[in-house]
Amino acid sequence: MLLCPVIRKLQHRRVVLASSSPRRQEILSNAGLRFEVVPSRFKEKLHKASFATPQAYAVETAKQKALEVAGRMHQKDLRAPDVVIGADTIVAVGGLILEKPVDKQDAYRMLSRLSGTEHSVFTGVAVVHCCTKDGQLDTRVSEFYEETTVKFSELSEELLWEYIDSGEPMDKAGGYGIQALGGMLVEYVRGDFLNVVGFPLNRFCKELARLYHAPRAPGAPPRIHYDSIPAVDTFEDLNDAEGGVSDQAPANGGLEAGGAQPRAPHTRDAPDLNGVRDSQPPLPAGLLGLMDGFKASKVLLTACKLNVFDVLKDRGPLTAADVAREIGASVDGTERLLDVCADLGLLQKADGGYSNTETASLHLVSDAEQSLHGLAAYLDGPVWGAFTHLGRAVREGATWIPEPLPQAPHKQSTEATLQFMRASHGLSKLTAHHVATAFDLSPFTSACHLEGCTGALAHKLVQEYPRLQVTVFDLPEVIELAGGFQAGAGPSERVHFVPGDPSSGRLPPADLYVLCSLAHDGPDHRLHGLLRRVSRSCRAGAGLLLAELAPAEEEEEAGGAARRSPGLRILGAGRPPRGPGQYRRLLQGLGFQDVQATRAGDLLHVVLGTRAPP
Ligand SMILES: Cc1cn([C@H]2C[C@H](O)[C@@H](COP(=O)(O)OP(=O)(O)OP(=O)(O)O)O2)c(=O)[nH]c1=O
Repeated sequence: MLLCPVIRKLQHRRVVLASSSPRRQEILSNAGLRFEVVPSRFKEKLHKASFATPQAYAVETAKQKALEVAGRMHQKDLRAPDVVIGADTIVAVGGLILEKPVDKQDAYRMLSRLSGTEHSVFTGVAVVHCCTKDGQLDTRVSEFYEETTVKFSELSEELLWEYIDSGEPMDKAGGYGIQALGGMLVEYVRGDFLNVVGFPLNRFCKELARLYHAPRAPGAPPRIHYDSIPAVDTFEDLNDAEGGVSDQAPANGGLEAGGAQPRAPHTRDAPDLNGVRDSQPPLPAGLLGLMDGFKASKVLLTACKLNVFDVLKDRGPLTAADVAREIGASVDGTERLLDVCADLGLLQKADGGYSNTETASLHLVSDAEQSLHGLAAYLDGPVWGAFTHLGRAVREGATWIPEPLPQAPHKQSTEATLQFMRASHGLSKLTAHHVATAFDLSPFTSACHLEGCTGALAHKLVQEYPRLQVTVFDLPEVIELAGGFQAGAGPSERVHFVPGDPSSGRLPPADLYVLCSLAHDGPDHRLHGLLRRVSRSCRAGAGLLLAELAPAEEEEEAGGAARRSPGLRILGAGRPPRGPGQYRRLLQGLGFQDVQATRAGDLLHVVLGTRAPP
């Protein structure tokens, strides 16, 4: 089921989540939705007895939360957001509605009521579409709820109080958090787990699909549909052409919201006049998106360069003026940059303050364990420069990125080599676990990572395989600088750094050769040269492990068209990614047998082959 395309339909709208719940924020941002957070001030005090069912109460509360935010934002800005999402989670047991406990005794009452029994968790959701007519707010509300059944074990007094004393129950409906310590109380769950945590993501996506893409009766005239979202028949059938150029017109000939398209959320499409609209070619939104996609990249790279994410690290929301002061930039310019970052889902904006999203904390803060800050600097530097002069490279037949950076050290300053190594280090740390565990490598006792750079993968390999010794083989200039990188949990006596030239000269002996240089995916002839050298130097029975960046699976299945990720399609050297069949043929042609290929971490192809006897 394709969830992402549905979420993407909200991409070019101003979406607000009317909730302070960190769980809801996390669920929706993990799903790729970009939104602002404006917690609702609606007091959850509706008269429960006046509702026919607990779920009706949850839905109405969700609706009131969302409407309060829409109204407040409209009043304040004289312009409401396009969509406001509200939600309310309750626990229902034996006709009782349990919300968040007011104190420990209340939590105790709730949890003892739930002990040993089955109960229902309902989350009501309201999606409020706003538009402004003559200065007045006009809203259309879609609402729904989801039910999940949860069964608790019998809870002893001791366990119950220990749990209450942990503090976890206090901000959660029913007094427990299934996603954390509360999970230990649960015997089974029937239904959507995320619904219990606060937001029924699957149902929400289905509702979005239904809202925006309700099927048209056969033969019926094209509908006047709400703003610019095209109709497709079912949720499952959604075929999102947004990120790329497709020769096929969208099923409805509709108008997709593209990156370069000005947002016009409050306009309704004009009705078809004598079928004229149907005969028009679709607007090339995917094409427009491709044309100006570089702007989003540059915003991200610039925010990294100005250390915006470092400034926001581990701090509460900061205003644009605070950030501007710390990065030494203008307040206006900083505010614009922060707003676009929020739009891109890199920052969260609430009540005029900005904070890092989880993705930014994990990958854009420079000293994060899985930081890609170095990669951003490398892309913003030499790679950006090379792509600026792409026309020249094409005319001259040169590779699209200056021929692998450290492989031409005589042309590189130490700083340039370090810049490349930082990029490579970040990518290696991010992917090392997936590469190391894609196949069982325990039969090997010695490995040599060619172009092993800072040793990040080597450290992961020795961590995974206690018998393995790994040689990191790279240019002397690289090996000399590798000591400055923190490659693993600690120095390992089973990782050895050996200087040399992987593309000429003798390779160190090993049972397993590893080739995984993700930061510079060189041209084919370079890879083929390295593979030939491995094939010539290794003994029969030795292994070869190869890892490369790959497009997302669904794109590959669609014939390798890689519609949504041009960056991955035109890897470093400007060639389309290889599929598993191509790896097999390539390695078999070089004397390897038993070639297996697998995907790892959604981003890599990992291939393992064995050297056949000559
Ligand atoms: C049952 C359960 C609830 N919850 C949470 C989800 C909701 O955040 C909270 C229920 O209270 P809600 O009133 O639904 O949400 P909230 O007050 O946290 O946020 P807002 O006012 O902005 O809507 O309980 C869990 O995190 N885990 C669980 O297992």
